[in-house]
Amino acid sequence: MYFINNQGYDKYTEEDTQVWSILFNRQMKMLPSLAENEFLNGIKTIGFKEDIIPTFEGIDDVLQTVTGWRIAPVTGLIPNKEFFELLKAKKFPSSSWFRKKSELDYLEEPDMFHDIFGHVPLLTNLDFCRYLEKMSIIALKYIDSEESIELISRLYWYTVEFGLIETQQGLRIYGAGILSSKGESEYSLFSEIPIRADFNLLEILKTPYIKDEFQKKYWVIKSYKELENSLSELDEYLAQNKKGLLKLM
Ligand SMILES: C[C@H](O)[C@H](O)[C@H]1CNc2nc(N)[nH]c(=O)c2N1
Ligand SMILES: N[C@@H](Cc1ccccc1)C(=O)O
Ligand SMILES: [Fe+2]
Repeated sequence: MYFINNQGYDKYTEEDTQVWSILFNRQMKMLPSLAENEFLNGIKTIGFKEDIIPTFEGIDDVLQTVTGWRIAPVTGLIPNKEFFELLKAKKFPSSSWFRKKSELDYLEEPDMFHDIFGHVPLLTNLDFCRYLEKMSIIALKYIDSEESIELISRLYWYTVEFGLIETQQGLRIYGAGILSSKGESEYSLFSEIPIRADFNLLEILKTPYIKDEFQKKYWVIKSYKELENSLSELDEYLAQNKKGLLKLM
């Protein structure tokens, strides 16, 4: 009941197109100096137009050739099991509806602007795609353990959604949940409020995520390879915890 068979392109209203255009232009003004280069390259590779809502087919055509990934149209947030099964099949779930003009700066749940503008560009990067695939393979191994899936979804949350990365040019954003939000893009790099810590897998596993406001803590990686390399430690940790009681809950 989460999957829809297509984007339903003819449902879009004038307001939807305006929301896409306003958000796209506003983010494209600020992100060249805030977002990590692979994200910016991905934006170019996909070839988004500022005044036209992208089609999932058009995005699939590009992704298929670059990394073999494609979009799975869904109605909204889906359960973890279905979510990780999609990732394992190189499919990224995306909603096809847009937030209202009254919610432009921040939305508590993922709309199409978040899923498509925030997530899709990095699906043109092979290291990042391998991380998603390998994480989902581990997730499916432990899919019957609520606790394990909760821990893996924290890793997903603090990297894919809200991750920062140290680059030659300085601290940059790669997390989709930040990139699709003007408010959080500025806050994540410039505010004194949040803690910014070096990526630490066990610390992340111990940190429940905040779903409905700006993050209090961001973890900083040095490369997407670092994410992929952390998965063996994740697998070991979950294997050990499968035996004993989880100390993290
Ligand atoms: C990985 C973690 O479970 C996370 O909350 C999942 C759950 N379901 C989802 N469902 C959709 N459509 N999009 C997402 O990003 C997620 N994230
Ligand atoms: N807060 C993001 C949307 C989002 C919600 C929940 C999880 C991840 C992302 C935005 O405003 O674009
Ligand atoms: Fe997301």
